[in-house]
Amino acid sequence: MSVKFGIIGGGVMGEALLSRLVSQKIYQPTEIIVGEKSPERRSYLAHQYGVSVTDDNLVVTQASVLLLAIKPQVFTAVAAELASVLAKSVPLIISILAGVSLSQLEEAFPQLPVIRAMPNTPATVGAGMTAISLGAQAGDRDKQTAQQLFSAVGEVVEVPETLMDAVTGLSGSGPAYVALFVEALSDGGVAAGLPRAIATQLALQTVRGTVQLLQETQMHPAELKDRVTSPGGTTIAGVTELERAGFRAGLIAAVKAASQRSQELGAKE
Ligand SMILES: NC(=O)C1=CN([C@@H]2O[C@H](COP(=O)(O)OP(=O)(O)OC[C@H]3O[C@@H](n4cnc5c(N)ncnc54)[C@H](O)[C@@H]3O)[C@@H](O)[C@H]2O)C=CC1
Ligand SMILES: O=C(O)[C@@H]1CCC=N1
Repeated sequence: MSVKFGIIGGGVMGEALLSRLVSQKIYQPTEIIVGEKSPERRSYLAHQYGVSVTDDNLVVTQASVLLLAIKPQVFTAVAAELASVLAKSVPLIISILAGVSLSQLEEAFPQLPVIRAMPNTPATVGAGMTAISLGAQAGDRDKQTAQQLFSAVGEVVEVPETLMDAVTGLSGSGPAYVALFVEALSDGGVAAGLPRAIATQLALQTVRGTVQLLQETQMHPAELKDRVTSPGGTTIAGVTELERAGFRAGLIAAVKAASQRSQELGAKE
């Protein structure tokens, strides 16, 4: 069977996408090859998903879609390694590297269709959020390929490339903020006397239920907050503490800092 999907960098995000694409049968394991430097990761991925693995990234270029999932810090080295081989073929290159711009990708892979994408880890369970931006050589078929691929792991939105660093700061990094939030909610429950397992169950279902409510009713978050805060009640006491701690300002600053860091990572390359 021909190799259809190649991944360079089989780390956290490479695996998140790979696992879902295999479980959803978007690709058969035999249609996937992963270029990965770590022998432990190679053997884990081959064993866990039945995909082909190699330490030679050039072998991965036989795929018709090539996903770059290495760290931005090694982009220049990997691009230089691939450039001579890729110049002879016309695969679609999809980069999920934070900060690395379309112009950097197009400079590294002249004449090839490239797409810059920013997925996130909930892709593992089909609840990902991916933004894509198309390079100049990417046509409708390439866009369809990227949309089909990322739709299999969650929602997809196309954005102008100028917004990609902001996307990275919000939805790319966002799962970490939400995980911190859930952990802290659970800690609060424990501080108030709940057993850990119950506290975590309550925290998770409260986040899930609130998101579902907001999505299904399209209610503004401020309206929901108003509905929960009974006059002189418990919620306003809690909200007051969050405001005192700078909760909202902290989250806004976090998204801006992550977005800024995405810009820096691109500028370094
Ligand atoms: N972790 C996340 O939630 C997200 C990450 N990204 C992007 O995905 C990329 C990968 O991030 P992670 O998976 O978190 O990092 P990671 O460190 O888990 O994975 C990178 C993998 O690349 C391998 N590697 C290093 N040099 C290599 C080379 N020359 N050839 C082949 N493989 C090589 C490493 O052994 C490692 O397994 C980054 O560019 C990041 O910006 C994008 C969206 C979300
Ligand atoms: O932390 C990072 O740099 C990557 C990009 C978005 C999420 N994780």
